[in-house]
Amino acid sequence: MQGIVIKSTGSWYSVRLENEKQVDARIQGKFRIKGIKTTNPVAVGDIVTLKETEENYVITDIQDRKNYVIRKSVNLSKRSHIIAANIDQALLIVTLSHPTTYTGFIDRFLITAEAYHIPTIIVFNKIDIYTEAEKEKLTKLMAIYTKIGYKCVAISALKEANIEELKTIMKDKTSVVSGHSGVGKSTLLNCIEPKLKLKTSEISESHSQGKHTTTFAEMYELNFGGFIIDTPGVKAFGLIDFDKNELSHYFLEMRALLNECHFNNCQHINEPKCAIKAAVSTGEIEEFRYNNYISMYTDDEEENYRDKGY
Ligand SMILES: Nc1nc2c(ncn2[C@@H]2O[C@H](COP(=O)(O)OP(=O)(O)OP(=O)(O)O)[C@@H](O)[C@H]2O)c(=O)[nH]1
Ligand SMILES: [Zn+2]
Repeated sequence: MQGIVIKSTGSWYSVRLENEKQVDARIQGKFRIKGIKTTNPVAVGDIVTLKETEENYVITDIQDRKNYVIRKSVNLSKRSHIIAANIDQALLIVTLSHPTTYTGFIDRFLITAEAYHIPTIIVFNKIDIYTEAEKEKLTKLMAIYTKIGYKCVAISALKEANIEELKTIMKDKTSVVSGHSGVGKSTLLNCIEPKLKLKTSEISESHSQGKHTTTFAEMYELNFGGFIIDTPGVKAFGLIDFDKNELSHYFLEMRALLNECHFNNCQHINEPKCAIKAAVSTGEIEEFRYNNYISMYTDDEEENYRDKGY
């Protein structure tokens, strides 16, 4: 029989069977993924084969993953933790106030998701409290990211504004929800699926670093179809085998121009006849996107992408 892993505690897994029944299972044998050392062989979102034994259910096989996101362990073991697998899309929740999400963070997230082949939808939350200036900024940012190719939605989770639009995007898909602490992820998920009753917290409450490190992702079924994966404490994904020279491929508006650079290994920094720099000077590519590119290019410590708190 087959099922989908909706929760893992490390030794036990909750699996939703095809008949929608939920069972606890353990694993038998060893599962390895080529190329990476992981601390967890089975992750939320994995499609698994199970067999029923006298006492319990046992996972005997894992289907090849369509994609997965990892978090690199900070200790010396260099092992990675698979946060979730088989994701259709990421919802990046951002706010232009209380707290401010900077484009440095947004772009790092988008580039990471591109590298994992996960489409991202940018969800601007808390529009109910934006000032006129912030509303202008919202319009500008939405236009820029839409032009690049990202779907953008402006909502208020608290006032339940534009939630239907978001539900349409989420319907029948498996979405992973990410964003800074305090942007309203729990509020949004509760508003979309009230039976979840996730704990929300005042943004003034400080979140000590490492507090969430042992929290595992969890998958919830949506009443209107689809799943969401909540990743408590994970602000962004870690990257594996990230080749700096390929960074500009993940900036979608740069990717389109790469063939026009004079040197085919152009890094778009100080090479002559660079199509990217030319596009920045004409305004075709936004300067802040280019600056974020340079900042990611020069910042080769992967940990910095993740925990700097952009
Ligand atoms: N004004 C306004 N406040 C909101 C909105 N959405 C969430 N909030 C508030 O923002 C604060 C943080 O919300 P949470 O839902 O706990 O944020 P979170 O992203 O889950 O935070 P972590 O659990 O720390 O990752 C709470 O006080 C919410 O009431 C919104 O649309 N408008
Ligand atoms: Zn170039």
